[in-house]
Amino acid sequence: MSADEKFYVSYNSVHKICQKAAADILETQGKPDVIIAIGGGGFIPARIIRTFLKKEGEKNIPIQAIGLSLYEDMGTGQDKIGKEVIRTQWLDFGSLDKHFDSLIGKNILIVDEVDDTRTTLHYALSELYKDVQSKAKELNASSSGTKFSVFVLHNKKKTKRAELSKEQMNGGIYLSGKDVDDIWIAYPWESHDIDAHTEKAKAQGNI
Ligand SMILES: O=P(O)(O)OC[C@H]1O[C@H](OP(=O)(O)OP(=O)(O)O)[C@H](O)[C@@H]1O
Repeated sequence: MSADEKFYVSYNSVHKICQKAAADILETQGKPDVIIAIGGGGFIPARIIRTFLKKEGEKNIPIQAIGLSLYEDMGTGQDKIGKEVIRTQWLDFGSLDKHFDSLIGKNILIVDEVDDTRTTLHYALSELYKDVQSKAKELNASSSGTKFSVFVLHNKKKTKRAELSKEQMNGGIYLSGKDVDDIWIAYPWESHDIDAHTEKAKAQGNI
């Protein structure tokens, strides 16, 4: 693949990556109590992986959406781009079952489509962890059983701007469907011509 070529991802390959990841998660972590999707890119993989995490006859795993956007100030130079995370939406347990009013003690799966500089995942994990700590303090409860796993479709092999704290993950795993070079990933949901897109993905073996 030439340096200026994009890495085309098909819906089919997304589905298969989620299927395989779900099997790994079930085997090593057990069934998550809640999936936290980082929008917008995490929504589709979160919904697909839920299909494979649920066994027949079981209740659906709730998906919570959080909105995180990398602040891109194009005017201030390349080194500033994507450094700041803006929180546009956060957890809302709303009318979920009354026992589900926090993440304390839960087996949590955070899902996004891509781990690029890791800034977003680091922000999500550390803020969710802080939420658990402060809620546990408020309720005088123990947060020790809370664990966070992370699943992304693709991880870019590059120097990361942040790391995920093992202490915060508390035994949870980091799982990437595929580690790819630091190139532009073209996801199917961004495509204006899905047939041409899928053909390109197939030609690259991403089916
Ligand atoms: O590893 P990082 O360098 O933090 O980058 C990864 C993040 O960047 C993209 O989000 P974006 O802010 O573009 O929003 P979107 O998901 O709505 O497209 C992507 O969806 C990840 O959340």
